Amino acid sequence: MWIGVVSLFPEMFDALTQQGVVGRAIEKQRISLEFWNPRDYATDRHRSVDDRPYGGGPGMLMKVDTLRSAIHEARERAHQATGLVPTVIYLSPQGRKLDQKGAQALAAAGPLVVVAGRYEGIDERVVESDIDEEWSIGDYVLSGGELPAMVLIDAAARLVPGVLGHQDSAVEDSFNDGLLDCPHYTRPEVIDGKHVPDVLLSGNHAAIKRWRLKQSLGRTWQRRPDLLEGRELNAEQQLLLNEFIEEHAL
Ligand SMILES: CN(C)c1ccccc1CNc1ccc(C(N)=O)cn1
Repeated sequence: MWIGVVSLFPEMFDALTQQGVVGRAIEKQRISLEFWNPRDYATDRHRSVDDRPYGGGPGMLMKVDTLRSAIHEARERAHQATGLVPTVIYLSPQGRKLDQKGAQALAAAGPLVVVAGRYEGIDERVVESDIDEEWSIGDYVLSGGELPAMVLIDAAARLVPGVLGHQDSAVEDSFNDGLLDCPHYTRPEVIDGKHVPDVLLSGNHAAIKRWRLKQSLGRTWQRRPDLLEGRELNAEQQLLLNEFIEEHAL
């Protein structure tokens, strides 16, 4: 997967590239991440990258010419590197809310150019002319688009085949097929008098699989009933959920 990043603070992305799943995927060349900094296109003495908003008001916007140059170069390189036209994404509170389905769509969308805004954002005409999709990681305001960009890149990169060690762990991931994750346990067998559920020590893999699905269904019902609204449960899932509800009826 090819990802270009347009950001004034490319060094922030070390958090993504220097370690962990995405870092290893870059090493293994499953993912390639390249950066363009609008400041490199500044021509004035002060190398300015921000500009004043028409209509006045507090704060600045990203300077149009340096930003557009960076986006165009990244777009160009994406096409050169992959032969495909990239999807240019902008992170902002006004964007489509990112969820696992969205991450799956992005992982399958071919090359991406991710634009991280700073200051109070970017000129609307640049959004209209240079941005294909606006995305938001949630309903809150951050001081820049870099952290949201890293969240989006990580969520999508994990889903690229071969990025995770054992591929099935991405499949088993919580929010997989729209359910919350089941509880997990590791050594020691007893913590503060609390034991690991017997089924997990039984070696009965069918029972373990069933228990985990039941727990996912039950926890989803308890914590995020909205996630169950939009989906049909098959007979087995409905049975497991009913069992869970009976066991947890107060
Ligand atoms: C400075 N701000 C508010 C701003 C304004 C417009 C665009 C980008 C930014 C950068 N900040 C962001 C970016 C994304 C998200 C999100 N929810 O995905 C939250 N904050």
